Amino acid sequence: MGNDQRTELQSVEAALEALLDGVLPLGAERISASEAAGRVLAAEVQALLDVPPADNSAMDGYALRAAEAGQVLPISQRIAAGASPQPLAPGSCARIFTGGEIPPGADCVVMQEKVEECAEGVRVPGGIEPGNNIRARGRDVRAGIRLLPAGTCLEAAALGHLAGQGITEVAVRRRPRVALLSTGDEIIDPGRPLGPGQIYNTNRPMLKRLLERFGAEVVMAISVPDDFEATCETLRQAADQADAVVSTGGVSVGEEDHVKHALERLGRLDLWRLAMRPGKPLALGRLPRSTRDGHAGEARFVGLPGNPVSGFVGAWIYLRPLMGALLDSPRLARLPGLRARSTFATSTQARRHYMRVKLEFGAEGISAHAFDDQNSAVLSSCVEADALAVIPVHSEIRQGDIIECLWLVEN
Ligand SMILES: Nc1nc2c(c(=O)[nH]1)N[C@H]1C(S)=C(S)[C@@H](COP(=O)(O)OP(=O)(O)OC[C@H]3O[C@@H](n4cnc5c(N)ncnc54)[C@H](O)[C@@H]3O)O[C@H]1N2
Ligand code: MOO
Repeated sequence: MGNDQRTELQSVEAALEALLDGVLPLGAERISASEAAGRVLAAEVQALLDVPPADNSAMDGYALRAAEAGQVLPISQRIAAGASPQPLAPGSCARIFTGGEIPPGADCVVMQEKVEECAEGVRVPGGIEPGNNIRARGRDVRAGIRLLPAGTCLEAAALGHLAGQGITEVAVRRRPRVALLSTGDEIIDPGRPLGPGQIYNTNRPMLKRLLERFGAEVVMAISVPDDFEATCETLRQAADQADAVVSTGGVSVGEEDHVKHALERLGRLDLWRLAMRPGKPLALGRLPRSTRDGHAGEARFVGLPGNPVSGFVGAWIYLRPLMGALLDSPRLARLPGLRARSTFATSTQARRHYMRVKLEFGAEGISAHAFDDQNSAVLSSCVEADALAVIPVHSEIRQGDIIECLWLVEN
């Protein structure tokens, strides 16, 4: 273990490259569009229909020929949304409601507030342009175009777009199956009273929620005793069920830290000890799987340190892109970056610091406020964080400097 401790720290980029190297997208499955919220499209969806399907009115008012504006026009028909209009009789207008189909012959709609009702019909002001208040057929979507690209996360607007085409079934990527292991004999689940030296498992619900928001399904969430053989056995079981095995704790240098050694015995340790804070002892590797389901016969392994903030940051930096690769979703693969003015001063040494910050969007631009206590055991710094400020190695940041931040958006 002495040699391990002298191992040079690896960069986050090298770690991400090793983690994502050779990861293949998971297979596709067809599911009902009504169940597809949060899922990722496995193939592009082509538009089948024009949306809207016909020219229609954007206002409650009167449809007419623009050239016939500036006079009193009798009302020759009434068109509610959903009705089929008749061709517009010359020298007349049609009463029309928002969403109503424009009658053949009409080329504009005048909103009702602009006309004056009279015994003969309505007095329409002059100066009306053709096209006014008409939503043209296909303005939103034209049949045959790519409606949504593969890799789209099906969130609210995309689900609406699918429904707008009458689509009831979609091909989505199978959800990545993740096994979540908690190490540490001192860690117990809420629901039991705390004994001496014990603490509650904060990492499990936190990581489960993050993984789910990154598109995964947590298929196993168990605690592993601080014992080498038991750790090996649990890792074996986990790898057989999952595309990714995520553990917390047990990756540092103490005698009770078995995860890294178990990984070395069963599979392959790609990287350990990273130039990042928090998360230095993070371990990345692969575990062989005894069962195959059409996917590569190995599960990726991410051993997060036990400190809750190290788990939180590690999830955003490693688990989100890993889920992105398994789901073939470019949007998940990379967190959006932004530049903000730092309201704090700090300095770094050999590790890049991912500081939890709160962003303030003001008239003068974006400010990043760091939480006071940035220790990796202080989870309160994450609760209201909406970005990670990325402070490069060996740097000195002064208040007012522009810093790079990663915006913590879930998908
Ligand atoms: N001699 C050294 N000691 C440590 C080093 C080092 O380089 N040399 N690195 C430190 C750093 S940095 C970190 S981070 C931690 C990581 O240690 P482990 O991953 O082995 O994690 P544990 O020791 O198991 O736990 C650390 C800490 O977190 C608490 N914990 C663990 N699991 C949970 C959980 N599910 N919910 C809540 N809290 C949890 C645990 O009780 C410990 O307090 O190592 C440093 N040590
Ligand atoms: O890497 Mo540890 O997470 O700095 O505390």
